[in-house]
Amino acid sequence: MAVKIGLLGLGTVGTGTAQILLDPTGRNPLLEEITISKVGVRSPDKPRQVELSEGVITTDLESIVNDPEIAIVVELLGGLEPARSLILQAIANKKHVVTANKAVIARYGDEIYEAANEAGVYVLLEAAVGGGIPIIKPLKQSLGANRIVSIIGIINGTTNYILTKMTSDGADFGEVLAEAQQLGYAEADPTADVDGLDAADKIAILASLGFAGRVKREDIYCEGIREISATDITYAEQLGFVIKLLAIAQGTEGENSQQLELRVHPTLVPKNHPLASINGVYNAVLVEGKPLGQVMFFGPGAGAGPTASAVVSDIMNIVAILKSSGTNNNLDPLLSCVHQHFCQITPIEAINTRFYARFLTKDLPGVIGYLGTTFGDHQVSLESVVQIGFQGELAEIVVVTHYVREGNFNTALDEIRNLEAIDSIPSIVRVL
Ligand SMILES: NC(=O)C1=CN([C@@H]2O[C@H](COP(=O)(O)OP(=O)(O)OC[C@H]3O[C@@H](n4cnc5c(N)ncnc54)[C@H](OP(=O)(O)O)[C@@H]3O)[C@@H](O)[C@H]2O)C=CC1
Ligand SMILES: N[C@@H](CC=O)C(=O)O
Ligand code: NA
Repeated sequence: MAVKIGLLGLGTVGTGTAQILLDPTGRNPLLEEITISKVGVRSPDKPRQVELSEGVITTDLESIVNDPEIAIVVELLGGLEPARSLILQAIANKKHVVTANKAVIARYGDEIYEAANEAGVYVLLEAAVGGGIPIIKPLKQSLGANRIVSIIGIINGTTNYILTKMTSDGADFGEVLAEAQQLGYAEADPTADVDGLDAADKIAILASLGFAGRVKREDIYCEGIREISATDITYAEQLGFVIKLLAIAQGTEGENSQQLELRVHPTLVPKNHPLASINGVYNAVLVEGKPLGQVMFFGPGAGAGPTASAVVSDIMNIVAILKSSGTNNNLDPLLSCVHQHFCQITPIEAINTRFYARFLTKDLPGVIGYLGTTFGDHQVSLESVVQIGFQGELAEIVVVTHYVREGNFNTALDEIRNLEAIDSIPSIVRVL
């Protein structure tokens, strides 16, 4: 007998998902055993790119999560509400859930998974991170034997698309953002992409899987790409780097193993680093584990088809379980999600990183010396100092530091800002 599913949402990802489910030829035969029973939308009269039988589309989303015939609810609405409440209602009705909604899971994952485990249902979310790249299931299953050391990712397609176009074509930020929206990569409110919030939601999910603990979303340090200028992209390139929005989860060894660095920010990535060549809407996640070493997951991180590929793979996982184990309510521990503790997040001032900083200074003798002395007074050692050129009357000086404690670097900068010779510090970017 066919397994009936209900879709919440028929936008970019919902449409891609319906297209796969309605065209199973040449794909896994399990797809032929899935029927789209109902589809919930906001505007029923909007033209759609899929043909669904009369009566399938509804604006009554509650009727989907309460329908006794529907076994799997696929949440592709986006946003926090009504998505969260509908997911919880579906779980209360003992329906399995597939979602692409990282915003909801990063904030309410705890509540949702507790309810799901109690109800004996799965909540799968492969599409929520890295779009079409399989990363959630590998972290839960294939890499489970490892102690994870770090997870470093380019996990927002929109910002990677923007930074790539700004780097390769000297394109204007606003223009490229509009293109990313048109292509279906951006969130309904693209602020979530541009300000790094979407990447922070995603790294919260990856960290909680990789480091087996709950993560409080508000503890994640987050900086977006609005301040990245063409000037910095050019200087970075001259110094041997590209600028990428990285999401970083870094563990601590030994007794403090629950202590994590968790942050999202634009980063100068050395050109020979594996993440430096990830361009356009592509995402990549570099996972380091022990004893595995490094493994990198790469692929299209957003867009209808790739994201729907991940959604449908989750639906198929559940359908396969339903077909093979019938009504047995024991959850597969490698596919469900249970956490015992909260990860402790290191405050950003306490992390060690390298920095790139650009200064505009008055063209006075000894300025570079002042910079060096002030940094030195705060244990900030410099890897390179370059006077790059002039902007009008002002000299432009760029420094790259060795690894420093972020708090020390900021204290040094506070002092430098007060030096008479310093006009301004237009950019400060961390370096990988
Ligand atoms: N786009 C992408 O590349 C990716 C998206 N995701 C995630 O997938 C989810 C869906 O994204 P996407 O498809 O881009 O979003 P869209 O904005 O394209 O689609 C949202 C869909 O949900 C419906 N909807 C939204 N709110 C309501 C509501 N309150 N009541 C009824 N219907 C509602 C809309 O109805 P209507 O059509 O009538 O307007 C629309 O069909 C999000 O969580 C997003 O973060 C994850 C990975 C990649
Ligand atoms: N807006 C997101 C979509 C996928 O998660 C992105 O740009 O990566
Ligand atoms: Na994925």
